[in-house]
Amino acid sequence: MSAEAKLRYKLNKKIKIPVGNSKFSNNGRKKADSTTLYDSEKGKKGNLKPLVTGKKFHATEEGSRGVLDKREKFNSVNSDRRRKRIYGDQDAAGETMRFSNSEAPYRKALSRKGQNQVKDSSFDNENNVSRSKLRPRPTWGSNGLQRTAFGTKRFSPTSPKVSNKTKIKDDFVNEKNNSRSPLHPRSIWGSNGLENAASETKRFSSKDRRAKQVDNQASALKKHNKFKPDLSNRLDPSCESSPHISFSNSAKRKLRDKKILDEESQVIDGQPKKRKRIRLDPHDISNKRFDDTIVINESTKEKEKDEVEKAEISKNAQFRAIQPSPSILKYVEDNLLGRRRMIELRRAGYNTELSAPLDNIPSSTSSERESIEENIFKNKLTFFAAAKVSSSFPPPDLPEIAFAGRSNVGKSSLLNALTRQWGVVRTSDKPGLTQTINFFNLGSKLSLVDLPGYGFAYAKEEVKDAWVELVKEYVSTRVGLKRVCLLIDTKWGMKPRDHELIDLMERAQTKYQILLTKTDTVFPIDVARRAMQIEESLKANKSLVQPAVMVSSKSGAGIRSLRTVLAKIARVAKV
Ligand SMILES: Nc1nc2c(ncn2[C@@H]2O[C@H](COP(=O)(O)OP(=O)(O)OP(=O)(O)O)[C@@H](O)[C@H]2O)c(=O)[nH]1
Ligand SMILES: [Mg+2]
Repeated sequence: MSAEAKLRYKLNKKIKIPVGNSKFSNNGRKKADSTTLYDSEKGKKGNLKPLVTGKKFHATEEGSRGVLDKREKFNSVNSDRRRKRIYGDQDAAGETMRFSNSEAPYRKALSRKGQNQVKDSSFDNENNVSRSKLRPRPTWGSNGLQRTAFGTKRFSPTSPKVSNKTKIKDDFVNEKNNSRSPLHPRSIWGSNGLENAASETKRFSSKDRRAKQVDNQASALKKHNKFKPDLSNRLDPSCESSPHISFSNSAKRKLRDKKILDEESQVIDGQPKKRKRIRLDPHDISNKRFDDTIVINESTKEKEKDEVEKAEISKNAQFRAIQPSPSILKYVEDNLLGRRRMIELRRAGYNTELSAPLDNIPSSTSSERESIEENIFKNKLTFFAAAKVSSSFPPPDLPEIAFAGRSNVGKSSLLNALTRQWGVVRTSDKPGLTQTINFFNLGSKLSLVDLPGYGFAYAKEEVKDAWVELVKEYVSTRVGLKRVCLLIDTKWGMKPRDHELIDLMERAQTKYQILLTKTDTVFPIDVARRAMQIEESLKANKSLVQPAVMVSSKSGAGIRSLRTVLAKIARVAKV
């Protein structure tokens, strides 16, 4: 074995040619072939013509025949369909020479690209190739969807049968001219740019190619400018330099400028119209639109709303500015009034699991006097009478203490809390439950009266008005009424209806006392503020009994103090 053969053998061993993988096989093949080219042509690279003669190759390269034969099999007539793809610069040339012209069999192993290349090169090199042996060749674009005019023309069923060489050649020339158009760059050589370049070198010399390209471009431009000048301009950037296109653009621009000029001149000539000024008589209301009045009404409403809101804000601000006296603050703290945490109550020794825990204090802890007063409220609370009208009021046998106030303020709940008899007086979170004056006897010495609420309630307006009238009548005329407990929600304070009732009681000289309820819903400081605020606002009232009592039926805060106050009334009171 010669040194060359050895080297070739080694190279072939090192360069593994994977069967079926076109990429790698091509690379390997290129390397192997390049060595043979150098050998046969003694260092002349790139001269393809002598190399494509397969006979010469075989004759000179006897030592390497085995290896080369293997490759020949692989490249040319391998039955394996996976090895279709071949490279044009080597295979096409090699095959045309090896399978001489008319004897060339139908080569399945070649891809369409390869076939095209072979055919094209054969046309270029040898014009006497018999086309009848070659497979009909539809030319496809790189995406496989576009069919060139050439393919369609040749193989359309309507077209005459193409058999003679001259016709084919003409077609081919046409195809070249058409497919070389700059608008439709020809891509039948494959998507790989290298392949393209290689095949181009085979087909034309570079000078010829450029010249042809220029010719084709010019012809294509002429055609397209003739029929579709705008389209060509858009598609091909190279056409921008074309005088035809530039002219059309400039013409367009001129037209546009002319239009603008015309419009301007029209305005100047015709003097732009002045707007007519319509002077309106401010006192004339004949043309006044209804919309204006609506707008005015809306704006006034909005203003009123704003004022109300401002007043509310200022009320809140005023409330926050109240500085409660230290005595009130101390009272609030001592009785654990206001919103408190459960842990705080538990630490103070109250059982938070009971209702009104602050009122559940062992009797022994309270003073003797307080225990006596509280005994009154240990009596059984019994429902005595209900009155919708004043004529239904029961006879005043016992001193009475009435509980008045807005709906849902907690009147009925307070009665239950005072007597610790939950459920005797019906309560509800729905305002307007108590609709009659309900009389309860607490033992044989005192009577407690639950009044219907006023203000917002789920009832008809007439009914609510009737309640108010009944309450007013009761507080102003009832004999034996020793005190009216006017309940005010600590959170919301006094409302106009409360003031109405106060005025009435003032006139009737009925004694009344303010009870702040639901103190557990606000902060302790606010409880003190509310008490201060109300005392200040009512300090001139003669029938008012000071101080305001702060209670919570829920937590039981202030309930014992209230009992003491009310028991005093019962003790001294005589009908
Ligand atoms: N947090 C809290 N809620 C209370 C307190 N007192 C009463 N309530 C609740 O307030 C709601 C109304 O209570 P009621 O006693 O029915 O009020 P009312 O004033 O009798 O209402 P009318 O009968 O409609 O006039 C109920 O859901 C009570 O549970 C209180 O001190 N604290
Ligand atoms: Mg009630």
